[in-house]
Amino acid sequence: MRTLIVGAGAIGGFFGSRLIAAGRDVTFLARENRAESLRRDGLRIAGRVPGDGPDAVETFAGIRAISAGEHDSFDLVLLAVKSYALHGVIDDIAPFVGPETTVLPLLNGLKHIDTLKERYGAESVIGGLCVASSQLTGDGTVRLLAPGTSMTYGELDGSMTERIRAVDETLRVPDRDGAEYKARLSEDILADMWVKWVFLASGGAVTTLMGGPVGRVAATPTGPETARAIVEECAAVAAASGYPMSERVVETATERVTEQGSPFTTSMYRDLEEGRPIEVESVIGDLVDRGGALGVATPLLGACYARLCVYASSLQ
Ligand SMILES: NC(=O)C1=CN([C@@H]2O[C@H](COP(=O)(O)OP(=O)(O)OC[C@H]3O[C@@H](n4cnc5c(N)ncnc54)[C@H](OP(=O)(O)O)[C@@H]3O)[C@@H](O)[C@H]2O)C=CC1
Ligand SMILES: CC(C)(CO)C(=O)C(=O)O
Repeated sequence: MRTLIVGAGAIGGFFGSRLIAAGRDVTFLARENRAESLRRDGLRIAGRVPGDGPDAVETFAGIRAISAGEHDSFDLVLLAVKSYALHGVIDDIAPFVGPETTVLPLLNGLKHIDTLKERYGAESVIGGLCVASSQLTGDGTVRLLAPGTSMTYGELDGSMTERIRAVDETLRVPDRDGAEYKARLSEDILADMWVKWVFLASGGAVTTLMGGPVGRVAATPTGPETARAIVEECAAVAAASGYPMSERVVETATERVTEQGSPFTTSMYRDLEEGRPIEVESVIGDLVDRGGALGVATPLLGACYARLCVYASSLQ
């Protein structure tokens, strides 16, 4: 299956490297500078195997990297850009999306699904999500910050089509060293994406609103109760949208955002800390909007949204 990975950053670079290691046919769509450095210096991944020293870097040479304006055909287009970059990339990928091409986005949130369906037709788009804690560093290396990576995908209507099985075969890579990402074919990917969104938005809101990793928030007198209330707001919006969270999901999310001593942060927190643009609209704003439309009160998410909008406007 010819696969185009759009965005060779923390997620595209990491999952792309695993597909290349498994011998899959992978090309990256990247902007000119990144494409050139991938072709010249290869794709570098650090920190994948727990226990390897911080300087252990795996380099993949012979990377195929193209830029917008080129022409080629692909069976699978794996989207791994930030949500705020989607509008810039959506037309760039048009030459690569034919009638038989499957588009699999790995972005956080859900807003992009409608955007992609509108542009490429509902039949081209499948659902997906990934779990990883990774970062693209200044020298172009993709660094995994914590173990435990996975990718989940499925048809939006849950059906087990021939193409989703082919996608699964491509993305299910052999685990040779016990540190490979876990691939899962979902029969209810929208529900899975909602679970991930509730989890991610809770972690994102707790850490960015209160300004520290979970453990530092949990050590304050009011941190844990605020974190619990944030999870409840996220879960209430999901439930009103037709995706009620199970007790177990709410408990797990709550434990994760109230754990004493935890270094847990999210990609949005790391972006904010380093002064980069953030996915405020797709991760927090969209939940606030949906809550507003459905009559669900989201005062803490609203406060977080305001705080993040102020940050975002300071970058302009
Ligand atoms: N990082 C993480 O730990 C996790 C991230 N996610 C989600 O995955 C998605 C991707 O995030 P992440 O990989 O972290 O983001 P990064 O910023 O690390 O990578 C995105 C890449 O997309 C590239 N890009 C942007 N615009 C274009 C364009 N027009 N053409 C080609 N390439 C482009 C950027 O290139 P350039 O360098 O040129 O700007 C960048 O290298 C997000 O929705 C995020 O929330 C999900 C789970 C964990
Ligand atoms: C869920 C989590 C925290 C790890 O995959 C994430 O998606 C992110 O940091 O963006």
